[in-house]
Amino acid sequence: MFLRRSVTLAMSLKNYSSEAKNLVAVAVNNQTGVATVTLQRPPVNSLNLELLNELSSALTELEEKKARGIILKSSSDSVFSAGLDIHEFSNTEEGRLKKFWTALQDVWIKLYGHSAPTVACINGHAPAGGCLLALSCEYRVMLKQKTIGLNETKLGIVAPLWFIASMENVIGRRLTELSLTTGKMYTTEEALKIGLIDEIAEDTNDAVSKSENFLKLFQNISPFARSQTKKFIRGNTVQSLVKTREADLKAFIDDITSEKVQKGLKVYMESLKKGK
Ligand SMILES: CCCCCCCCCCC/C=C/C(=O)SCCNC(=O)CCNC(=O)[C@H](O)C(C)(C)COP(=O)(O)OP(=O)(O)OC[C@H]1O[C@@H](n2cnc3c(N)ncnc32)[C@H](O)[C@@H]1OP(=O)(O)O
Repeated sequence: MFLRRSVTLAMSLKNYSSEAKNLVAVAVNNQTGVATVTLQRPPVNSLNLELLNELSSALTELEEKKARGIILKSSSDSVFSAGLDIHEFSNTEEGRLKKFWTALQDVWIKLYGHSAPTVACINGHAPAGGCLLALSCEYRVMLKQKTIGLNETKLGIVAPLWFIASMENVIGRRLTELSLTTGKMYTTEEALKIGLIDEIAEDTNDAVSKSENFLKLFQNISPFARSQTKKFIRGNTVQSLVKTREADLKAFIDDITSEKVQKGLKVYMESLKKGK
């Protein structure tokens, strides 16, 4: 029985970041063991180093505590996540850039391969890194009238292979190629049509309830059998990054610090501001 009453475990009170802020809240329903992980970095939940570190620690803790399900959502119902914080790219101090990319790799490895069933409750726009988080989950419920996609080429950057694999494993190679090369952002309705998301929700409450319903499918399934099956299906994709982490980090640093990419990102950020 899924009860609405949820308890906030000690972990949600923990401050994982060095920025004295809680950028990720974790609430675990003590009846069902389902954890709701809420991204809360206004205005757009852009993923900076501190948020990624908090998310990474939360995922580890939920692995250790054997959560029965994870619902990943945003505290805002306008933006799920605007993707990677572009300010992290303009701070080209190599130490922080390395920590930032390593934290993103960690989050993806932990989320993509998590033992618990995972649902992205996409209660807002989800470009680029926001779409990556959603693709890393096993099921996607999205609010109507939002957008989602891997739009990296529009910023003049190249999505790494593991971003591409995450999408390819959901919608197939042909559509992934078209989507990424054009930097296509899909509306909720278009995303449903191509299988990029699984369900449309009217509002955040509806999205959470649909996410919970998906997790109910596993109530009578052995957690061991379920998670081993997931591991068999996802293991190769995860391992392909685990084995190449250093090279992937180097490619990121080389690419992002190049003069051409830096110029392009500056123009993109200005266009975002002008779009207001
Ligand atoms: C050879 C191979 C090697 C591989 C090498 C690797 C290369 C690197 C790969 C990197 C992969 C990158 C992944 C990413 O995630 S990049 C980020 C992409 N994100 C976007 O393009 C989203 C941009 N934002 C938006 O479209 C809108 O903001 C959004 C629809 C999300 C919300 O719109 P809304 O109108 O609600 O809000 P505003 O646009 O007014 O934004 C509010 C403020 O937030 C700032 N903002 C927005 N997005 C970001 C962001 N991603 N990072 C930082 N800041 C962001 C925006 O500028 C506004 O700020 P101000 O209020 O100060 O103006």
